[in-house]
Amino acid sequence: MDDLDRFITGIPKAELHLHIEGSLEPELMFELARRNKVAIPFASVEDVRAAYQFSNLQDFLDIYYAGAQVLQTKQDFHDLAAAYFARARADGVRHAEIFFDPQTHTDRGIPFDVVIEGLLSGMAAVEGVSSKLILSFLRHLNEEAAFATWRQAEKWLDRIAGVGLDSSELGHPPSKFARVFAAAGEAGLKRVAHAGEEGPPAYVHEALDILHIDRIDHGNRALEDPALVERLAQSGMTLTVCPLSNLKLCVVGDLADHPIDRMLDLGLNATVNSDDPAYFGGYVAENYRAVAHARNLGKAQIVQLARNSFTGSFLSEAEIATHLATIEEFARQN
Ligand SMILES: Nc1ncnc2[nH]cnc12
Ligand SMILES: [Zn+2]
Repeated sequence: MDDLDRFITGIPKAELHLHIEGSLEPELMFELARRNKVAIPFASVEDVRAAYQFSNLQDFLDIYYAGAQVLQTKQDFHDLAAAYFARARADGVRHAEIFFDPQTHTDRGIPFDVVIEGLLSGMAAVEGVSSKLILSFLRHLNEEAAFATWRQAEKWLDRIAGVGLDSSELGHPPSKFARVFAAAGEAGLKRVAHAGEEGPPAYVHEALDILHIDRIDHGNRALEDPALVERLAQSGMTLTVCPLSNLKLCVVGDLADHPIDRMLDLGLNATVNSDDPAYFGGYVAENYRAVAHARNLGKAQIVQLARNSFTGSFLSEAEIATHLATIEEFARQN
């Protein structure tokens, strides 16, 4: 590890864009398949990894939803979350706001309560990393299905920080979910949405104007619209950018062309995150490292990205100030 790599791993950081189902490593997938007697279409862990070649978001989603089938019991969700938090802690993550996709599980008969109870217990099992949960609606399903999920979530709202919107973006604009996002806003939850990953800048406008989001997930294609960039910069909107995901899903052709430093130069509150690390080849520190090497980032930019990860979080002002102070101290000593 060179000096910058050590700096990247050590700097205190938050992860704001992580699908817990996307942290299911092939080894755990096999263990759960065996434990639950679920058939999976792979002969070995190597076979699974070899299948992770995607040419777009849908390619990936098909395999991601198939992998999630092995998750059945509260213990499975506990193990999944505990494994992620242990791995994140080793990457210098001090706080993580993680997505879960309840519909991926309830649609195959796993009760909502089993999912959330298992995740909450796994999140609590690892010391040294605080966490929040974001319930993400699947946008390829309809509004009625999102409302059914919302009703199942209502008794858990004190344990859910926000709602999100993920899955197949093209053809499923944010406006499709205006009413369920309004209900979440009325209940006092934060709102985030994947927008501008594959979808056009118009979807980012809709997420802002119709869903009233507090944070934007990805947002890459906002760069095509200078007025939108200006608006995002002026309003201090945080973008949860995922470099290795962007590479694996062909949002960028090469990491050397990744726009992370352009985003910072444009005054955007960009952050670096792992999205679905088991599928895209790296946890959060690897995302920082890969894009830092590809774009020649220096320590000042790494510090800026780490600061943005806390200022863009849903922690309190006091908690954010404490984390920023630890970053300053780390930067002074390193
Ligand atoms: N990168 C991504 N975009 C949309 N939906 C997702 N679900 C898991 N990862 C996703
Ligand atoms: Zn995502």
